[in-house]
Amino acid sequence: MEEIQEHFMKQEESSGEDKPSSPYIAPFRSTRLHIQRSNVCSRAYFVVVMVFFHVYILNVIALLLYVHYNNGPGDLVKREAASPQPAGDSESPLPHPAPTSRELHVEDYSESFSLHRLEGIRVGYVQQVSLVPERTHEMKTLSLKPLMFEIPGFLSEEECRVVVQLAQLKGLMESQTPALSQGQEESNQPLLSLSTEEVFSLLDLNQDGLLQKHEIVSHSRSQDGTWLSPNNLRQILTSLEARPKEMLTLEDFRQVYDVSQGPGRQRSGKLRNKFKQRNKHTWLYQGLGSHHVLHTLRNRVISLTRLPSALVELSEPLQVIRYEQGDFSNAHHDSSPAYSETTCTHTQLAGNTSALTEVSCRYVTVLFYLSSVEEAGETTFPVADNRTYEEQALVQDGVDLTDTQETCGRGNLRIKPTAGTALLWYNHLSDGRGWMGELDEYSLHGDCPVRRGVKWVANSWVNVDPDHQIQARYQRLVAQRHQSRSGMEHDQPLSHSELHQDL
Ligand SMILES: O=C(O)CCC(=O)C(=O)O
Ligand SMILES: [Fe+2]
Repeated sequence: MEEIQEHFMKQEESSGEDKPSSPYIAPFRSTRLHIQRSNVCSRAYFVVVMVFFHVYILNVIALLLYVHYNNGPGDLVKREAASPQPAGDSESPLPHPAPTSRELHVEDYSESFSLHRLEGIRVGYVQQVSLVPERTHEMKTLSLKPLMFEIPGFLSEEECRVVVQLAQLKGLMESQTPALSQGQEESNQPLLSLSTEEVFSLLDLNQDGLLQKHEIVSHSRSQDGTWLSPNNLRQILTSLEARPKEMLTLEDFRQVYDVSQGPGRQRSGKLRNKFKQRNKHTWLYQGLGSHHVLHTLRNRVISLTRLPSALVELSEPLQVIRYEQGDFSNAHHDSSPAYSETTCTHTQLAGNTSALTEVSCRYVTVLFYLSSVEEAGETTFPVADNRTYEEQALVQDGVDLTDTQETCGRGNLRIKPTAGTALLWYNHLSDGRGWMGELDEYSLHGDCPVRRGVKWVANSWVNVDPDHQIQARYQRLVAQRHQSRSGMEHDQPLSHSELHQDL
């Protein structure tokens, strides 16, 4: 560059001297100069253009990355076009229930969606919600961890009566899950009366004294009566995978199995109660052709949660539970953490077929109190709004807070059943991108034993798969089946058993 400039300046000087004496040379020199100037200019121009070009390319890449990471795999989940107003605005009641005339919102199934989340603002905050025409309900924030609300008068007296009668008509079945017998020393298997050695031997299919992965998972598929919870199974598999040959000896198995039995079970050294829960329950289908009260309640849940109607419509039926005197259920989570080994029961048609175990995936619980209880029978949230949560904290001075028969009075938050009131809580956190995130450990809850009277409740769960692609695939599958059926039989609804395999 310097050379060019030097040369250019020399040319300029000499052209200045020669100009008067040699008029014929001037045009030639001038042409040379012109060529050199234009070379320099075009290089500079080229550099500038290249810089702009690179900046432009970088901008485009940055923009694409931004769009990708903000929307996730955007073809499946898109934020709702008309985003609902925050429920925290007490001046803006929620919209009226979704249309009741046409059941199964087929068009919704193939649409994208995101999950609305109500705002708690602060404990004790009351907001107005519009669930039925011509009146509003008050919705009070009960806790932020988990995010939970109470809505008095969600059901009328008459509606409570109808749901109880429909459950009686259908018939209730025992839902007791046996734990160890009273007086039996607590050991390492809360739900099995088998020793660790017996479990090991039963799992060791080829009897080579070593457990391989396929042997461990061979008994873990069923949801009820499974010998391990998904969490326990995961702990054992993690330990197995950490070993060089991916096999567990009896001693290895003993170490990991004995500590995998959850809080309060080994550490408390207490005797366990006879049952994890004792009550009776039934399921009531809420779709097309169901009793209008059940149908209306489901639409009210759509209005309250502001979740896509398709999600609510494809969720489990209403579970109605009856607790008689002395009945209870120990503290539990209604939903499950998502692991690579698990698949959601509700989407298993579209889910991971190689998953080892099925779990309930319930984003929201809406619990209806269908009766008031004369004495006790509260719903308890032992760790609600604790500042920190540690599983070990559930065992205090040898007292297990998950054991509601023994420790109901110690729960952080207890709700007295009042007929017509609904509780809504989120079993999962948000993933920050509009979808369901991790299990909220603070949603742990149970039921204190009923001392006097009868307690009737109903659970309306909204099922969501943590993998939104699976959820979307499942909904598409349902839509296709529905469309092909309605092509054959005009507007015949799909029966629930065709959509779900969970009953
Ligand atoms: O009965 C209650 O208070 C709550 C019921 C419950 O937690 C359940 O059924 O999962
Ligand atoms: Fe529950």
